[in-house]
Amino acid sequence: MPPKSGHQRVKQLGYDGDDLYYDDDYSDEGGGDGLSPEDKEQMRQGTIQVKAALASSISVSDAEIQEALWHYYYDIDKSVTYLKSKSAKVEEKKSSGKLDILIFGLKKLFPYPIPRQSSYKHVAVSAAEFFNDTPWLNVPIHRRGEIIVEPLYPRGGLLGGSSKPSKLAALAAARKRKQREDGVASVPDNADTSHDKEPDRAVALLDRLSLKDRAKEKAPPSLGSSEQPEELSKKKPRQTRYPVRRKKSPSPPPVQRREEPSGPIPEPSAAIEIPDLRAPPSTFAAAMIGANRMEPQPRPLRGSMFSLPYIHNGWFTNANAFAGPSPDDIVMNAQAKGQKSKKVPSKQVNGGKSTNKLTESVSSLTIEEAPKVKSKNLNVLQEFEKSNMKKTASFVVIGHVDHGKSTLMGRLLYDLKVIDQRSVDKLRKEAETIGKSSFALAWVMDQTSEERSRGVTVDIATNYFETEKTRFTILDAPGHQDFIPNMIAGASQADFAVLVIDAGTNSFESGLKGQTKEHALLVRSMGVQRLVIAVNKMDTISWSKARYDEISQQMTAFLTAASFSPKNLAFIPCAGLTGDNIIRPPPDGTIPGNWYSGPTLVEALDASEPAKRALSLPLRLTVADVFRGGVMNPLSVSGRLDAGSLQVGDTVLAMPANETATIKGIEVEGEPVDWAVAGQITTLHLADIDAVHLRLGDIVCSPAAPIKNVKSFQAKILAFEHVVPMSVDVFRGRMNAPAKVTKLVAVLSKQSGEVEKKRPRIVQPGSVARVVVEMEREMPLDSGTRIVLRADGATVAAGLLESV
Ligand SMILES: Nc1nc2c(ncn2[C@@H]2O[C@H](COP(=O)(O)OP(=O)(O)OP(=O)(O)O)[C@@H](O)[C@H]2O)c(=O)[nH]1
Repeated sequence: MPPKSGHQRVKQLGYDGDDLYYDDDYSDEGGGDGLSPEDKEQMRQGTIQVKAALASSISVSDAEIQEALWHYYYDIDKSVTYLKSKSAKVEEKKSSGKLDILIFGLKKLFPYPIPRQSSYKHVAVSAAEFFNDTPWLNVPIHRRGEIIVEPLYPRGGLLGGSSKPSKLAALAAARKRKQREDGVASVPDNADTSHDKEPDRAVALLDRLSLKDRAKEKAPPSLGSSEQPEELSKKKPRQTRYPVRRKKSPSPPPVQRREEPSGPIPEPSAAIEIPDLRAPPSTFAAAMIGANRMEPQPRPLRGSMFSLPYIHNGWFTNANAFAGPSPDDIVMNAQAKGQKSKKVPSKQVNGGKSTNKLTESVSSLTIEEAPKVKSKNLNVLQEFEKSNMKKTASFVVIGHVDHGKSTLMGRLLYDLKVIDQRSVDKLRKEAETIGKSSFALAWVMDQTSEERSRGVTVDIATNYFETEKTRFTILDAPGHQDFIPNMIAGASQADFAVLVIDAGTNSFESGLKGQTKEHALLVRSMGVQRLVIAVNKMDTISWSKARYDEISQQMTAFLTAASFSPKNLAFIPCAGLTGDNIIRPPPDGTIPGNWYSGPTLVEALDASEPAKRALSLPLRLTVADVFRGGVMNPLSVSGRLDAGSLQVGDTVLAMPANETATIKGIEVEGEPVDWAVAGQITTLHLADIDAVHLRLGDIVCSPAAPIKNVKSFQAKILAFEHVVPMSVDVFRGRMNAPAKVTKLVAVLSKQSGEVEKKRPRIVQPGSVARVVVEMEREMPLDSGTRIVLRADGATVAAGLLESV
């Protein structure tokens, strides 16, 4: 029977399949013994002859004989030689108590006792088990593996090899012959002398020569020598159905391998000069390991061993590359030191005992501070009085979506020649190309592409114009309910409001249910007292007096109910699209029966009394925008100066970040100025502050009288919807923060403000109440600040902070 395949044998050992080394030397092509009748006959006769040759000198099974015959192509002599030497070796091992163990060619590296499970020489070992206690990069020398480069062509052995002896073998044979002739003690020959054929001895000698250190070990003869009968080698390939060998033989020939000395590994002999071909460590490796470790190290102990670089030196395990500061750390530490002790001469930094030149030189580097912005130290209030400045006023334009706010303001600016004909013609053309020609004037205010393509104002648009008496700032607010927060931001900067109402059929009514009502209530809650009501699109109702009267009456009733004083309400009929009654009365014949002879819109605006300026109060500027004001002004903010005054060179405090900044420059209405006072919408160019410390809605204040960051407050509110303890968003200017109404303190009288009911469970819409609000994060708030409470996209209430 031919030998079993490696697979079968491994299975017999009963190891875990994952851990096994599968000897994949065979492929079973055909199964069974697969011998042709001629093979069978040859095998039968060969077996008989080998048995006869061996006689009873050794005990071998038929299977072993047949295996040998198979590998030696039925060569009787070689088979006999092989079987004898095999038997002799097994006997020798038995007597010395050793078992030849083969583990992936890693002989002597396996530290554990290997069970004698069978007489097979291959023992499968788990790689995980083998490396179990092996630390990374610190493999003990006795555990290190080696890669043995096998010759490209098989050595002499069962595989056969060359059909004639190599030159070396022939030389060895000749030398041996000479030694015998000279009577010199020959190298012990393990081969059976009964088959003392010259070529066999030569090959055996060759084996010993190639394994010098095995001389003492009585190596088995190299079986299957390169010597093969010519006729056998010329045999046509067999059509075998035996397992076909692929690479190497598992058995019976022993795999040639390097023997390791069992004791400590000897140092290479000094007499043998072996050139060190290793490249020196790279710069990186040198940096990691340390320059002082760069002296020549002993070369690896075994020249044929491939191992990790530097591992022999123990550098990696001993060197702690990160123990000291990195070059970057050295520089940064030095810079930090240098900053902390800017005024200290560099000599004193190290107490004159500089140990690190790099540290010293870096710490001595100081960056000259840019010259501070010079303040003119003006008395701003005196300057303001002296300036005889035209009165200024800002108004927010509010009203339901599409009621004509932007168009009205565009027309106003156009008629006042703030924008020229050419610009308007250009806008008309552009609007026509996208089929929105009626929006051309609105585009004077709506300048973003989104606003223009959608025909809807999104954010507050600011513009300026002046009349004989007043300089006005327009804050055009979006009418859409989605942009109420932006409207709130605009309203927080306004002295009064212009409420635009579409007089068209049903438009007024739908607006009264929508943002006409909400906007009016919001601005009132935010402190706006005066309203100019522009009853717009009068052209669409042919200037109907009845309709105008109807709208005026309803609105007066509603607004007075919302705490507006009738004397602060002015109704102006107009048509923004045609420009009638904006800056001049409509042409004759426009108004049927000339029933209106009152002021134009601009006259009504001019008649408004500006709110008192809080000049003497501490500085407060609500940031409505943060932007890059140009090459020289990398950080600028704009917003209404609610209180106080400021000038170039002042130091201000940004809250809630609590960071100071220097005012480099001031602009009012696009013009650079030296100072600004309360009531003006101002741009500040700032220095000495990082942009991360400034956000929309922040407060710029005086470091001497800073605003407080607060987390909870009590407020007097007007309820737009039912108010209960609930989650809300608190809006103040551009700022908003999530919060909770935690306590309903009382319901108050609308007229007197006295407590009507303590601790109500609910506040009805339209009622005035006192509530406690707690925020998730701190916001800079003063008593008297106007706030709005919104929830789920709707305004719940608006009011005034009573205490913080
Ligand atoms: N007939 C007529 N149409 C007008 C008048 N004023 C505005 N419109 C039209 O009404 C539409 C909306 O005008 P906008 O000025 O965009 O309205 P708005 O209130 O600013 O809209 P939002 O800002 O988005 O709330 C445009 O088609 C205008 O041409 C007017 O006096 N007469």
